Order: sequence, then C-alpha cells, then structure tokens
Amino acid sequence: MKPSRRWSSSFRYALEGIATSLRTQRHVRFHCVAAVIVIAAAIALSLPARDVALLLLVIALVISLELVNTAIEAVVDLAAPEWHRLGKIAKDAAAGAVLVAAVFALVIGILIFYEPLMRCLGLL
Ligand SMILES: Nc1ncnc2c1ncn2[C@@H]1O[C@H](COP(=O)(O)OP(=O)(O)OP(=O)(O)O)[C@@H](O)[C@H]1O
Repeated sequence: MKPSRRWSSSFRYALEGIATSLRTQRHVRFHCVAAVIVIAAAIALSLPARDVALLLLVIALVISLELVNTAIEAVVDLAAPEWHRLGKIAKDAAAGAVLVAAVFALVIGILIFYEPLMRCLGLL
C-alpha cells in the first residue's frame, strides 16, 4: 500500500471515530455545541487573537479528552461487560479527566469573557 493511501485511511478512521463519538455520546455533542457558541461569542466580541488562541486550546483539550473517554468506555465494555473493579477505575478516571479539563476551561472562559462582555453590556 502506498504511504499516501495509508495516511488518507488513517485520517478517514479518525473522522469515523469523531463521528461515532458525536453520534453516541451526548456529552461530546454538548461540548461541541458549547465550543461553537464560545467561538461565535469570541468573534462577536472581537476578542484579541491571543485570547481566541487560548479558547481554541482549551476547547481542543476538552473535546480530545471526551474522545479518549469514549475510547476508554468502549474498551472497558469490550473487556469487562460485567461490573469489574478495574473497569470502574478506568471509566471513572477517564470521566474525571474530562471533568478537570471542563472546569478549568470554564474558569478560563470566565476570565477571558468577563471584561469584554461587561463592556458590551455597558456595565463597565
Ligand atoms: N464494566 C464496568 N465495571 C465497573 N463499573 C462500571 C462498568 N461500566 C460502568 N461502570 C460504572 O458506571 C459509570 C457510568 O458508566 P457508563 O458506561 O454509563 O458511563 P458514561 O458513558 O459516562 O455515561 P453516559 O452514557 O451518561 O455518558 C462508570 O463511571 C463506572 O463507575
């Protein structure tokens, strides 16, 4: 197989992974909708490029961890369809990773949006 073909296959499988996560995981859908709203608000408020870059970084972190969480859930369900202590540790830790990223993303979002939003609303 030619290298370029392998590369395009890998890219297609990665897109399939994203599409499957979007289809099956409501939290992934929620975070993607939130990301679109945050990006639209950043553009509407003409935030500086550095702030937009930081927002894009935390969005990528949260959505990437959601995808890893989906992968871990699938592997646990495959390896341990019945309840297993290690399955619980794996799923809970993966969910915890998403939670940590989401909470810090929220804090970063508040720090970045607070002043421009208050100015826009005439409260500053
Ligand atoms: N095979 C298992 N062994 C042990 N505990 C499990 C197992 N499957 C699920 N659990 C426990 O149930 C919790 C929820 O599991 P589930 O697979 O429903 O996660 P979820 O997909 O995050 O939920 P949601 O579908 O709402 O996103 C896990 O965090 C874990 O504590």
